[in-house]
Amino acid sequence: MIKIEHLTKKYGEGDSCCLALNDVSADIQENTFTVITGKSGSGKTTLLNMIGLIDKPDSGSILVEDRNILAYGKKDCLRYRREMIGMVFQFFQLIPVLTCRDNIMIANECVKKCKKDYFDTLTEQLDIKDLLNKYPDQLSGGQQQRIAIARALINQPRIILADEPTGNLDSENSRRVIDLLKQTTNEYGMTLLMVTHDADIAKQANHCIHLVDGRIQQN
Ligand SMILES: Nc1ncnc2c1ncn2[C@@H]1O[C@H](COP(=O)(O)OP(=O)(O)OP(=O)(O)O)[C@@H](O)[C@H]1O
Repeated sequence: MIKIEHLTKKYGEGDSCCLALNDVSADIQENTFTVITGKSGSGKTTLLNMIGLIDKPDSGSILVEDRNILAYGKKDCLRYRREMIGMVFQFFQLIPVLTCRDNIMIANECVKKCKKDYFDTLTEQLDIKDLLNKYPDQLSGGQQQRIAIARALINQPRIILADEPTGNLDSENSRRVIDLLKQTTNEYGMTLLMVTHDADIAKQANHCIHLVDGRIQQN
């Protein structure tokens, strides 16, 4: 589903030059759970951001369903981000002045694909029905992350990119968030790609991409 070939990304020039990704190639199958692991600074977020078209590599290619996403113009790029990708972040990134319902539905504004049944089922599965009229600052971290997961899943994207989604949660909430991410993405046939430092989470994945100084370390 996602084929990454010889991806290289350099930040800065001269003495301050940093090779964040160095000839990274990987194949990620549809409807699987893959973790990206590695020490701080090894290139995990950079790789995730390339797949989300948040940043572009210097060389290499990324094929998603056989299409070279790096060749997309502005319009295709926007459509890809809106319809193919859902993102979950460590610090939730909810909009403080919107209710939780609006935080979820704003992601659906341009797509308008969400049916009421799906919204009801998803909010039930994530156990957030009673939180929808509240504002993010009225919720715990675990509750905010469950709202953020609903926002990521609302357009039924094919790929969920999660960057340390439990990095700001206690162990009980971490377990719950991971269980829900695995369960919902599996049920809806989505491909889950997650950056994590947590070895227990990494063990639950189908595949692991382990980065050392921007290179994949083969097991
Ligand atoms: N926008 C940027 N400008 C300059 N250097 C950057 C930029 N983004 C990342 N880097 C550098 O690229 C390398 C990889 O960064 P990246 O954030 O991908 O690592 P990471 O494995 O996700 O780290 P962490 O676990 O700490 O989040 C680091 O050395 C970082 O300093």
